[in-house]
Amino acid sequence: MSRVLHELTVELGERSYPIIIGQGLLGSYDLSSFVSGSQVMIVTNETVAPLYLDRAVGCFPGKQIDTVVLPDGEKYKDWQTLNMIFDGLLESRHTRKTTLVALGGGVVGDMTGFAAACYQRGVHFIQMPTTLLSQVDSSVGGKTGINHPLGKNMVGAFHQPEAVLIDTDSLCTLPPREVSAGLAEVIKYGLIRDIRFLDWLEAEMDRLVALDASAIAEAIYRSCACKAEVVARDEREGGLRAILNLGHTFGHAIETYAGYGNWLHGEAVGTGMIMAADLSVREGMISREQCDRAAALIRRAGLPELPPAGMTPGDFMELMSVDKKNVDGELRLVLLDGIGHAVVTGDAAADNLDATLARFCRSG
Ligand SMILES: NC(=O)c1ccc[n+]([C@@H]2O[C@H](COP(=O)([O-])OP(=O)(O)OC[C@H]3O[C@@H](n4cnc5c(N)ncnc54)[C@H](O)[C@@H]3O)[C@@H](O)[C@H]2O)c1
Ligand SMILES: O=C(O)C(=O)C[C@@H](O)[C@H](O)[C@H](O)COP(=O)(O)O
Ligand SMILES: [Zn+2]
Repeated sequence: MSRVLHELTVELGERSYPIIIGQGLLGSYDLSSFVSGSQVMIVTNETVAPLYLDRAVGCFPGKQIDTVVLPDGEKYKDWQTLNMIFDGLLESRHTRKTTLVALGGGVVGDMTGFAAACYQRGVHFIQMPTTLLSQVDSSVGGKTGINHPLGKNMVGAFHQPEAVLIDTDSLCTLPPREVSAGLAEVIKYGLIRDIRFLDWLEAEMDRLVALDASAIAEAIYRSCACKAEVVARDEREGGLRAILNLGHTFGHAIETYAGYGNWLHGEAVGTGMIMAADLSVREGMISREQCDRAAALIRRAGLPELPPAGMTPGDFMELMSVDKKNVDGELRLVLLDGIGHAVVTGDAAADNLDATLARFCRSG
């Protein structure tokens, strides 16, 4: 049975688009009105294709559909794999009127969106996210791109989708570790902008970890609503949008250090948010009890609390020095000045940052 549970709009003037959340939508929800011409290229990966590709095709009745199946993994979010999308588009003679469809998690979504931003100087694309993380975060907002060995998401473009179709049923095949990773970004919204959502997450965390259908649909809806509102106010991260980066300065350093894919993005963000909360305490912005409250929720979601063994303060400082938020060599961090409120600052005292890094970096 298919049913739409929630519908939201990302308000960006003539580039506004819907986020449609429901059950049984893959295969039954007709997206052909979001396709500009007759051609559709579905980009997915070798894990998701056998699970959901046939159903996704059913969303585009009457269209010419081609597919590109990428290798699976964060380590493939690179130039070489991106080129597979361009090869497929050109081999099947896709024109400027084509629409790309990202069917998969955030890796497929980020790469497909970037390919859409570049192909013939820009074509339309649709997001069909199938992981919790991509349903609550990466499919919304138009950040697209690939990794570089020296830094996460270092090459990319802002390019908004035409629509986001979220079928919560697809989560039933998701491994538990990926559920936890998605919950990191869910908790992020509570910490940065929505104390009532955080209260709710504390009450519902056990149901969320167990993928209870109604709790998960509610979490996805409230997460997308928060992100849509932030993106509508600051599409290109001139200011406010940077709060969506809570935990990411530390987290991206962890992902790069560990080798892309060894730590999941959400795992690194979970640890990074605890580190950011600890630094916020040292900066006198929140109490130690508030920090512990955030850490306890992140722990309950099944996420790691400490960075990889062997990662040193020096490793963090070197990897964080290339963060995209930095200005003129100044490290800028997202910190909490309350539970449910975040700020971006370049003013954190060096000795406080050193103390946080020393606390979290274990030797050996
Ligand atoms: N653009 C943004 O705003 C934004 C936001 C957050 C994260 N990201 C990026 O997203 C990526 C992480 O996304 P992710 O966590 O979805 O990881 P992912 O795309 O690697 O997917 C995780 C794993 O789940 C598999 N999978 C996908 N759907 C499945 C399903 N329904 N059932 C079973 N397996 C399934 C994938 O094949 C993969 O092995 C990172 O590269 C991160 O930088 C981007
Ligand atoms: O959409 C945003 O803005 C975010 O920061 C969301 C993050 O969860 C996401 O990981 C994003 O890709 C990070 O962006 P980056 O600019 O730090 O690469
Ligand atoms: Zn993220």
